[in-house]
Amino acid sequence: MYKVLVSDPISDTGIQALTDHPDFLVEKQTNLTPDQLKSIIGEYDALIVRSQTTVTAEIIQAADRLKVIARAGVGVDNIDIQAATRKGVIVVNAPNGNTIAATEHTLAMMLSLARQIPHAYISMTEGKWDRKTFKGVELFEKTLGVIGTGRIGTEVAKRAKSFEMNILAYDPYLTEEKAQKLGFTKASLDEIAEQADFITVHTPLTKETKGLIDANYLSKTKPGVRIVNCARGGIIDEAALAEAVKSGHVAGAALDVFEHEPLDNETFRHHPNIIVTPHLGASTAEAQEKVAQSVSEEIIDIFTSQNIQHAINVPRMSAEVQQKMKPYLELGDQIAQLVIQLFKKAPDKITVDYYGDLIEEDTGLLTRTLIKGILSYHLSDSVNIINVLQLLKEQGLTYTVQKNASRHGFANYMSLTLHHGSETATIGATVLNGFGGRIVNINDYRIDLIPERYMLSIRHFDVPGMIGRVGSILGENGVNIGNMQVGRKAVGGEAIMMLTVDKPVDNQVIDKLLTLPDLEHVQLVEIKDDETSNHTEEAVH
Ligand SMILES: NC(=O)c1ccc[n+]([C@@H]2O[C@H](COP(=O)([O-])OP(=O)(O)OC[C@H]3O[C@@H](n4cnc5c(N)ncnc54)[C@H](O)[C@@H]3O)[C@@H](O)[C@H]2O)c1
Ligand SMILES: O=C(O)CC[C@@H](O)C(=O)O
Repeated sequence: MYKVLVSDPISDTGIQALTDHPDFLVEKQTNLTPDQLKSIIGEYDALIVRSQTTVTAEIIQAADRLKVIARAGVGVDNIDIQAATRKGVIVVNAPNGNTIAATEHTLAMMLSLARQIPHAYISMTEGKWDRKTFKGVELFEKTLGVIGTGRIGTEVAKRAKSFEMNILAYDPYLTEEKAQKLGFTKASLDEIAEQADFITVHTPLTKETKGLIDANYLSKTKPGVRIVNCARGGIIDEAALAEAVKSGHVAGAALDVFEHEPLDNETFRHHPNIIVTPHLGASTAEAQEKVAQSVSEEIIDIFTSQNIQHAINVPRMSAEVQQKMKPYLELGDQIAQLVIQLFKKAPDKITVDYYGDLIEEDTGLLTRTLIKGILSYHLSDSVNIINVLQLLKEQGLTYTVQKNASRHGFANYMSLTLHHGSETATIGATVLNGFGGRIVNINDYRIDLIPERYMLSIRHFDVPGMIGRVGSILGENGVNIGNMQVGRKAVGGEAIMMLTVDKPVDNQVIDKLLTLPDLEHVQLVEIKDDETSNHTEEAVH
């Protein structure tokens, strides 16, 4: 039974799939203090939050069972992602569920700002009939600067076009083609400052976007500009904005999000040209149901089928691509375990090469799987696909990935090389359509081996009778050989023999093999699945 803690208010209907699931026990405990959360988090396998709960490194450190932190919404700035990654905890969000809610809230804020609806309403509640104070402006034919054209920014701009606004859009990932297709003009931040009558921000809060609109930027904006922030507090410098509104340079601001929530800025609460809402962008019945449903389904998938859709700290892969990549992931794990055991040294560098069809695929998860197979040999269970790159860095290892246009003789081919100074070990492998994974190259010896749990790696000279003699010793000692492959570079020269065997081979049997003339080295290799750790026994002549 997996225990799930919900620490912020969330839609009951949305999480029904999780509450009804026999493998999950869902407990709701909202308004916990950080200390209270820290003291109970160790009991849970998953945590669901919205934006109120701050998931600090300290809380994550205490979360010994935790596998998933799920954010029922988009922004994950209330979660210490680095700490989660280090601890091997997957962070997922629900990126699509509240796009429309936040989009419509942004437009509502923009229209409210243009026509001063909140202030007009307040004056009516005070018994007034004031038709002079609240003369507004139109959106028609005005220029809207959209900073950040992801999901919400794009939807806002599309709707603003129906008001016949001109759209200037800035986003580092906005292409000319997308801008043209949507009828936006791609612009720089400075062009937006110079030309926009309204500016709306839709970026995440990151090191780059913190203070993106500061005193300097505001000084470049068009006098009378109106500014909307329904993304994240901190993207606009609040003190600079308050000054610019007070001076009249900025005609008005509409804010749903703040540097400190709940809002503690009195200027914003009471200024006649500023309207504020208490982080309501995602607060529609529909959005709350959708985000809760999305994280519930994601948690069920992660625990029951290892299928991850919206992870922040794991490479994203659709279910379809995951299915396609499954044989490569399995083979990748096997060759990584094999190469680290054959290499016997701690590598200082890892090289991964992909060839043929694999260069078209998203290989992020495959690369992590390969590196995980290598690191887990020394670091065991603490390594997983989430923290593997972080641990690699902490170990001082580097890795390079190359995608090569050639096919290397196969429809697809991956090669994994470990380096220690000038010494290397390389395994090459391919997935044969309909026949599964094959190891086809070990240190430039060509072979054709289906990896199995127990394998004997033998180095010998290419002399007549070697295969028979090895087979006899193993047979006499009750070791059944599944497959035997010999690889040589030149007749009579050094050769390798790879055998799959049905059970571990005793040291006495290995010693007997080592008595054979022209046989240099024997090593038992064990390829384990994820639940078990690695182990090797070897003997050298
Ligand atoms: N008010 C609310 O309740 C509410 C609801 C939902 C989302 N949000 C917030 O809205 C924001 C946008 O959400 P989304 O779903 O559209 O996210 P998204 O990831 O789809 O889009 C964000 C966009 O910002 C762009 N970006 C990143 N850095 C940038 C920079 N320096 N300059 C310009 N653009 C940059 C990215 O390229 C991306 O296209 C997020 O901060 C999210 O947390 C708020
Ligand atoms: O949970 C909420 O209500 C806010 C969500 C919103 O800020 C988000 O980033 O998705």
